[in-house]
Amino acid sequence: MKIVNLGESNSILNRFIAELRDVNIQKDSLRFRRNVERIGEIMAYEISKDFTYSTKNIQSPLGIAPTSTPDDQIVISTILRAGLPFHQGFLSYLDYAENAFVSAYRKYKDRLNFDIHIEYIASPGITNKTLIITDPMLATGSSMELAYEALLTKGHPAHIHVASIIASRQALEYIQHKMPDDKTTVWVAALDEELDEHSYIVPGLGDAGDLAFGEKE
Ligand SMILES: O=P(O)(O)OC[C@H]1O[C@H](OP(=O)(O)OP(=O)(O)O)[C@H](O)[C@@H]1O
Ligand SMILES: O=c1cc[nH]c(=O)[nH]1
Ligand SMILES: [Mg+2]
Repeated sequence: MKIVNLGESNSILNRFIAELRDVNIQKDSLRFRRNVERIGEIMAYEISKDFTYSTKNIQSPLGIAPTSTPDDQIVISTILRAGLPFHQGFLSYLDYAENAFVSAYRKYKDRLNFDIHIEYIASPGITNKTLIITDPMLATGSSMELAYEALLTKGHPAHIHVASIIASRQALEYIQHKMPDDKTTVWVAALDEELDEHSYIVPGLGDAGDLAFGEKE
């Protein structure tokens, strides 16, 4: 499994991540969602460099321009609900992609222990397509694992890109054993070392779904 950490090199991406984390800025939910979306746009652009390209002759009003464009059949699949603005960012660049949505939430058994519940999936067939699974947070990696298993009921993709804004090292190690090694690339914008006792990423940013859409009961 290949892992690409886009935050390792200096770019404006790191400012957007800083704003997502910053307690004085992240409470502005409109800005929070837009920053998640902007990171989705940047990641879509970076991932597009891995697609398969062929040259097409494009007819302009004045002549023919040979242009190398992607041939992949792309499915952008997103884990609800924090993934929604991230999805929108991907879709604004990969506007010809098909789309899939999977729900995942933590159902608490007590204060610290929870199971992940998947209750909803809407997806096209994914066989031989390029599957991009987007979720801004990879904490334990369990939501990603179960969402991927749910998507496999829709076929077998040619390649899988896992796109996340902040991942814990534990989650990367976990999904390494759950996703096919030879056809998975994981893209992150930041890699954090720790999880707290509630399985939140430290330093992380807090609860991405709540920051984007408000607290839930
Ligand atoms: O790697 P994990 O330990 O599974 O945690 C990561 C999950 O947590 C967040 O969603 P959450 O469950 O908070 O749902 P929400 O998007 O509705 O807030 C996030 O968007 C991931 O789906
Ligand atoms: O750190 C975390 C872990 C799970 N979900 C989040 O939104 N943040
Ligand atoms: Mg949440």
